[in-house]
Amino acid sequence: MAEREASMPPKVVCKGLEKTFHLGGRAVDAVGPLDLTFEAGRTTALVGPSGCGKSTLLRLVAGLEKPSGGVISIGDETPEAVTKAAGLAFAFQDAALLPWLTVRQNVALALKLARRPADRERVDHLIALVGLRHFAETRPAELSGGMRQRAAIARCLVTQPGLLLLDEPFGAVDELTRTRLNAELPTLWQERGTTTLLVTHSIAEAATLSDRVLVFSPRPARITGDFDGARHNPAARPALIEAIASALGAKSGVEPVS
Ligand SMILES: Nc1ncnc2c1ncn2[C@@H]1O[C@H](COP(=O)(O)OP(=O)(O)OP(=O)(O)O)[C@@H](O)[C@H]1O
Repeated sequence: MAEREASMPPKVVCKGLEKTFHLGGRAVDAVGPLDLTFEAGRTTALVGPSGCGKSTLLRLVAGLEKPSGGVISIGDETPEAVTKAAGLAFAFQDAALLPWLTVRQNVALALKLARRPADRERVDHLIALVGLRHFAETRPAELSGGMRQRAAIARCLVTQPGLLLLDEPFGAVDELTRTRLNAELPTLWQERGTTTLLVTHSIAEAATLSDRVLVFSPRPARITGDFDGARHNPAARPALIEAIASALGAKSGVEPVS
């Protein structure tokens, strides 16, 4: 099998994107219509009230759901084609690791599935980065939920995907580790300027990790705020956090601090 190069970060364009679910004769409008461009190599945080359609938007971009209307292009390709070519990686809220493999084998498997050469050094570097150096030979059942989530993040990053979709990736991670990951992971996932879409319930995390913050309305997700992120500008964070909170409104349920 041919080995694939690590993919270049793509631009993601959504045009007239809509998603409606049908539940026992009832229509649930989850997303849109949305016209939205995610520039190549930038990290965009998506925040909004619970159930507003953020995960559905990520699943549409990953080709895991079909739009009810509109189109998504990733570079010049469809989400399905990019997923098939291992051009994107998706970290879900619930880390799904293969239970019969160790942490190291789970992370290494991602390289194999993406038809990339084995790279023990990179696998071990990522395992260490997420704080699992001493658990590389451990199987998922013997890890805590947060540790499993960290292993899944390492698995996601190992292939250096052009497009990274992160759905509450730090949800089950303890506060100390989360702070460390927040400090270190952006450097890693942006070492090649990955296009990153990050769903988070933490306004502070959104402001700190991203180049852009999009605030969504209650379902169906529409954009109610579009701000420059403050990843490179710590001085701008307090004002940005206030602006995001104000765009969300008081009853959003989104955490004001991480
Ligand atoms: N497969 C599905 N079938 C039917 N309805 C669905 C499906 N997936 C999502 N929904 C509905 O679509 C809406 C948006 O859900 P989604 O998970 O995208 O929201 P979210 O903003 O990610 O929420 P949270 O922040 O709580 O994770 C919700 O009303 C949800 O019940």
